Amino acid sequence: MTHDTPPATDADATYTPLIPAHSWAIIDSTLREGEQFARGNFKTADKIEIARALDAFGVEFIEVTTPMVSAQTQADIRQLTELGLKAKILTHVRCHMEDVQRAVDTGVDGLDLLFGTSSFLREFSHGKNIGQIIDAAQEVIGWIKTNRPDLQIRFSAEDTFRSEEADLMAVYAAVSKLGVHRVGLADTVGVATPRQVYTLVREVRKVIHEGCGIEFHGHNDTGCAISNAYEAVEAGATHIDTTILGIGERNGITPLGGFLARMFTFDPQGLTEKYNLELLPELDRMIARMVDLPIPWNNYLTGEFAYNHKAGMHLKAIYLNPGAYEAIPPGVFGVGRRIQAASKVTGKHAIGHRARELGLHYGEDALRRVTDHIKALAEHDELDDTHLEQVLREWVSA
Ligand SMILES: CC(=O)SCCNC(=O)CCNC(=O)[C@H](O)C(C)(C)COP(=O)(O)OP(=O)(O)OC[C@H]1O[C@@H](n2cnc3c(N)ncnc32)[C@H](O)[C@@H]1OP(=O)(O)O
Ligand SMILES: O=C(O)CCC(=O)C(=O)O
Ligand SMILES: [Mg+2]
Repeated sequence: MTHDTPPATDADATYTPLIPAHSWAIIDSTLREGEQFARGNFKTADKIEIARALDAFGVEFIEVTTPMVSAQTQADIRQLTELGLKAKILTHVRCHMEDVQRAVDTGVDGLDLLFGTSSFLREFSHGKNIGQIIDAAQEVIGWIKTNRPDLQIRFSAEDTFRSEEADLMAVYAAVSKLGVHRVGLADTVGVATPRQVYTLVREVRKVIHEGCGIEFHGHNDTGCAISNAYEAVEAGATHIDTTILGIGERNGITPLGGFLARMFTFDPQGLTEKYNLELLPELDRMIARMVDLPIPWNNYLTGEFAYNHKAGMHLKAIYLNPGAYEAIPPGVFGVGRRIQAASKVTGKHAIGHRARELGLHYGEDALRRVTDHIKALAEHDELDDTHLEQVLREWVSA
């Protein structure tokens, strides 16, 4: 496989991924955490468009806001569950009988329950101690198991990484015994380090039943949302929460594109089989349009300059093999690369290459001189491709 060729889709007996893509699944929360973003105010039609786009992309789960928000939200969830999507739809609800009873009537495939376990949230959010949290979990999970055994149940300890480990283990062991399908670890304020995430996922694995999944939800306040999600998977987490462009409370959570860029490097073939990766730019553009913000210039994979190559030393190698300066072939994710040949940091290989593309051929001395001329021009002003072409043609005819 050359760098620009998408990974083969048929099974290759010699292919051994470092972290198999089938060992984890995406729970995309653009329709839940994303609604908590400053500009996330999705209307019914937006929600349908987002859900369909995520489904076409191939995410395994779509998490939606609690129906407790409003009658409109409740009706919207019902509409989403009637779209006949392949992705399973989960709703994010408090560990509260009223919320759960309202949620089970919306047609969702599962409930993502949560309860804050840190002293911050126990004191300032809900006022319950760990014993009371476990009692509430027993009541709610017991009710779901009896009345709606078809539903998936996840129980998350909100603000996991500022909670006491003994409290966490007591809560996770209790909800595991109650038969939840997944437990959740949430880095609610984005304070966890990758090593902490790895260690805690390993510890949690020891107190839950064998078939119990582990979900990770990571905020990006300290810039670790992607690396923390990656460490969670490395430690055995089975589900990762993402949102398109990372939108969420404050500066958001693990972005779908950035997380997939990270995981692509460990199993390109598995990722290509699981998701329609070339649809990522459409997803990013859709959310940028809906929240009325540009895609950040340095966004993973789809940012305007994510595949811009400029320095002479880079360009020489890029022409020979783009893999020299690209971790991931852009075409796999439906984006193109941009060669910026005319700048002060360019070199003779880049200029010679561009000239040959135009059918112009210089000897060694002429190439050195025209390259230096272009570098000097670029010291003063930006040179676009048209200007570069003009200079190269004039140089030949001069
Ligand atoms: C980290 C996260 O992102 S958590 C998810 C956040 N999501 C949301 O908040 C969803 C949108 N929220 C809403 O629409 C509203 O907050 C509602 C409908 C859920 C509740 O609204 P209100 O009844 O007006 O309460 P309000 O939002 O002011 O306060 C939160 C209430 O939830 C309770 N609560 C907080 N966490 C939990 C929990 N995990 N389980 C049960 N109850 C909880 C609090 O004790 C408080 O109830 P109280 O007034 O009886 O003390
Ligand atoms: O339910 C969860 O696991 C995550 C909730 C949440 O958004 C958070 O803790 O930041
Ligand atoms: Mg969150």
